[in-house]
Amino acid sequence: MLPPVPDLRDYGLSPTNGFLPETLPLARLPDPYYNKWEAIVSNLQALVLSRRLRGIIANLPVLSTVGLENEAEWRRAYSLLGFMLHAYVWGGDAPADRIPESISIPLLEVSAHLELPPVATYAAVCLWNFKPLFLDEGIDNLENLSTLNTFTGSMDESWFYLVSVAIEARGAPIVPLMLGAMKAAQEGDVTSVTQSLRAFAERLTDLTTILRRMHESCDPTVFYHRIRPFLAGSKNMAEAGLPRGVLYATGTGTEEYRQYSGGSNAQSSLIQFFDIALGIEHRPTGERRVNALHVTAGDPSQRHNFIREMRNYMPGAHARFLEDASRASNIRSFVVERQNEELSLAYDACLAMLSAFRDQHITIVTRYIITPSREVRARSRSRSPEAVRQRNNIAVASTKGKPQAQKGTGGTALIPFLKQARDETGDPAVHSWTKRFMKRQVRPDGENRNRHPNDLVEDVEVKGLAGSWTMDDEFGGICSY
Ligand code: HEM
Repeated sequence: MLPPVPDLRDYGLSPTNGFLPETLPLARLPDPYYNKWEAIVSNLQALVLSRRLRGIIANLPVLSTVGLENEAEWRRAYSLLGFMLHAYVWGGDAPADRIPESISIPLLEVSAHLELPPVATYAAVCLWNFKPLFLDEGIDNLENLSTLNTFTGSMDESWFYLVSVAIEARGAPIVPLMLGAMKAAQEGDVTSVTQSLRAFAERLTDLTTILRRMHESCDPTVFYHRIRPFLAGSKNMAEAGLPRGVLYATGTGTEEYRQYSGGSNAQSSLIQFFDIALGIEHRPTGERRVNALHVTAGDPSQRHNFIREMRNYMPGAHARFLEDASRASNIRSFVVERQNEELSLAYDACLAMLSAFRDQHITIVTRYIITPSREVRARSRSRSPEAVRQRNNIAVASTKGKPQAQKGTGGTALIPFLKQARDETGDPAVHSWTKRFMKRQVRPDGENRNRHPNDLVEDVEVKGLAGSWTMDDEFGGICSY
């Protein structure tokens, strides 16, 4: 017998807002004791531009977390410290690898409380970093949203976060809906499961529509060169100037360098919940279902499961909810067992809609990361080798023929990784036609024929958001598609 379907309330999750907090994020910490943190973050851009940020943080007293009185305050503190941390590390000519006690000590305490790593995760920059313009209007409406904190003060950065907030808000009702469907499946209620799946599929199309709006106010060049560098973590960042990661000073003298991924939407619990509800499995990067044993044998680097690892970057309660929901997941087996046409159609429609969401996401990643990376590479090639060597900047960090050890995801190419996730979305389809349709390869005959042979072995590293990838999207990487 499957374990019971989890109850949202046991994980502090909201039936209306999903993984967004039930009560709106605090716009500031109420205790004036924390005014210095608030003042720094509300002036982050000016402090970075005037190069005063590092000095100010170095001289900031270590504030105690004792004054944080409730979860909303802990979350606000986490978000503030996350912004300060990343601005401190990346807001200079070269990255800083030693975090002063004024940030380290409270951040380590706050992160431990929230069961999150001490970095600016998706929770810090999206889930807990928004406000509605009007309280009587929905937070699933992009026109009614504004951010609390940004690194750059740009509309582009706000929009980048707010698209995610709107997706989380619009997608939130799917969580109780599908928990209800899991219960209905336990009771053998085909009609109810079918209705829930239909509603799920319809709402997924809304999410793709919101995602598609990214370009309206977030310019790819601004994103690539100005926003993304601040979100970077400390893992696999040797090329960008952090060979050992970062050291969180605590005054004990026993601190060691640590490496963490940066903030990424891959840390969204909502999208992982969709996969769980539909019984979609994401195999380790590069591993295909048909020849899984063959691919993984003898090469542990390929067994790295990036999507799974991102759960370590979700608030503890959210990650636990996903684990428990996985154990209770029963929709796919119910659909297969019942062999009911309407039910199967509704289930396959959900897979198709989620696959379309991932397709749209791939288009965005190509536009916001792959294309600007190529432009940077083309420019670097035309510069003198010395000029290229001296650039120690995450926006341009790329390697050619660097050791594999620098690649956090086992040398996986970014687009094949995302395509694998999309293809896995179609794998559980019940109807063979749906399966075939979602597996279709849009690769015109003869494409790639004119490639220079060197292109096949070129190994350019591109920093995604949380991950470190190779850029060659046609040939590189370990997964074929
Ligand atoms: C400019 C917009 C965006 C860019 C450039 C972008 C980029 C990326 C990159 C590079 C990855 C690979 C992992 C990493 O390195 O972090 C990724 C993964 C992912 N992103 Fe995005 N992303 C964007 C917007 C979004 C939005 C709005 C969502 C939805 C809330 C989203 C959901 C995901 C998910 C779920 C993954 C994991 C792979 C998967 O499950 O298919 N992304 N994204």
